[in-house]
Amino acid sequence: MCVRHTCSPMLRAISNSTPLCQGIPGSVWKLGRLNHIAIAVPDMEKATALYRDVLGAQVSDKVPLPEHGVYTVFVELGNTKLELLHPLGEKSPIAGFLQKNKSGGMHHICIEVDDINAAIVDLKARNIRTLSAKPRIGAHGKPVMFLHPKDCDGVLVELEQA
Ligand SMILES: C[C@@H](C(=O)O)C(=O)SCCNC(=O)CCNC(=O)[C@H](O)C(C)(C)COP(=O)(O)OP(=O)(O)OC[C@H]1O[C@@H](n2cnc3c(N)ncnc32)[C@H](O)[C@@H]1OP(=O)(O)O
Ligand SMILES: [Co+2]
Repeated sequence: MCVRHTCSPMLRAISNSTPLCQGIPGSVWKLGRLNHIAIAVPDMEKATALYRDVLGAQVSDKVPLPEHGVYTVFVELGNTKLELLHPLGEKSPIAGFLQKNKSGGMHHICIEVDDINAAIVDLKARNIRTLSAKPRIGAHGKPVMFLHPKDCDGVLVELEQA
């Protein structure tokens, strides 16, 4: 929820019916819901068993995404999802992260946007680095774009077309 919506009871009431952020004045795109939080894991079977068998969550099958260099398992949480990630192939973008974080760790957050192409143009103009030349099709069959963690307070941010 947009922070500005919580500053008065009236705005809070509006935000209950309008969950999307209002956006930046004059800007043509808006930030939406948290789609997922991704966790890089060294052992996918063990991590899946933790969420399914120990914590009782509903989990998806393991899906290989060779174009992203990862295997994914999605954990349903009701209000959002966890995306468990394990490297696939020699050039996986999460290999370096797992080398530094041997037990695994939080890898990225994914926030929906209502117009990913407009968001990219705007963010590039604000010197926020994007990590591919153009959006790629992500785990949900929709265009996604990653923003450099050094330009986002140390957090790797994935934007997904809503
Ligand atoms: C399927 C799709 C979906 O959900 O739809 C997905 O999620 S695919 C999910 C997997 N795909 C991606 O992550 C694609 C975007 N990611 C990338 O392009 C890469 O992973 C980078 C973010 C550029 C990092 O690459 P790499 O680890 O090779 O670079 P590096 O070791 O030189 O890292 C550069 C600096 O960024 C930091 N760094 C690296 N990964 C980070 C992360 N996940 N969160 C926060 N900081 C991170 C490093 O510690 C280092 O900081 P210091 O210099 O201070 O030590
Ligand atoms: Co993701």
